[in-house]
Amino acid sequence: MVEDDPETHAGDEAGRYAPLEVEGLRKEFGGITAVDDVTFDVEEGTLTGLIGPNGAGKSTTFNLITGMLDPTDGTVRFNGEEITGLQPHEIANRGLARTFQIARELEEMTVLENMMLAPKGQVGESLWRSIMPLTRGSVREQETEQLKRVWEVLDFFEIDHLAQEYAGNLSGGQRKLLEMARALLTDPDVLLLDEPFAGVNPTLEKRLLEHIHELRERGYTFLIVEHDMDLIMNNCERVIVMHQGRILKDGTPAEIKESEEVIEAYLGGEV
Ligand SMILES: Nc1ncnc2c1ncn2[C@@H]1O[C@H](COP(=O)(O)OP(=O)(O)OP(=O)(O)O)[C@@H](O)[C@H]1O
Repeated sequence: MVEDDPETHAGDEAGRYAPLEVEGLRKEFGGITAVDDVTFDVEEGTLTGLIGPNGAGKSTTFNLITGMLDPTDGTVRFNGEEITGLQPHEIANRGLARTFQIARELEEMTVLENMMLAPKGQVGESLWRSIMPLTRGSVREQETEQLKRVWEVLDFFEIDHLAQEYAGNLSGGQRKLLEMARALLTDPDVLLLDEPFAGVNPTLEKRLLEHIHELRERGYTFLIVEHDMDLIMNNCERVIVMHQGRILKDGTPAEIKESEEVIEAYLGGEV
């Protein structure tokens, strides 16, 4: 966890630490402005939802934050330092991780192999360590630590019994658990979840939500792109609505629901 440092970041009015700060972000693809002057921050220990209709710019924003795309303009700061233009692995190593869909090639590998291939976090002081302290021996092999950690994370997400199963045989929900488990291996402070509930049955959806809330209570911070509006409204304390590349509204679920502009311009009066 990072201590609040007033010199390296701007918090909200209440002074809550915001590890992720996005300012004036803009991305043009040829003649299309996919993301247009987007500014927001994500406060520590919160669940923040990023929603918007198809083509609103959510995925592009995620890709700009995580270094998959370079912005045309604007900055991304993480833990007080500018990370704009860094490579995705450099950003992940700093503690800002995102989930990735299991690639086709990885479907032919087992869950355990998928986990072992995930980017390795630094074993040391971390949020995960505070949840699952390891017994520290006199000789510490990094790979042994990594394997232990893999099993801890699999156990936490209750998919350890699937370790030898091919990823391609997993259900939609089990895949999402594996995606999140892989992201957690990098030992992040902040997790960006890309449609974590898509294709997930109600039972696993409940379990996923429980895991997310439990991690949040432990101090992890989440930014979630999700199409299911009710899930975001019922679980996030803060919701950012994008529309046509811009931020239409940023507020609590109650504020979003009451927003005329959101209802008219985006939700078609169905909230
Ligand atoms: N690589 C690209 N080249 C050209 N245009 C792109 C590219 N990526 C995204 N766009 C365009 O940018 C706009 C925003 O797309 P983006 O995928 O970020 O929206 P989204 O909110 O994630 O949509 P969805 O919910 O459908 O995934 C769209 O008009 C899209 O067609």
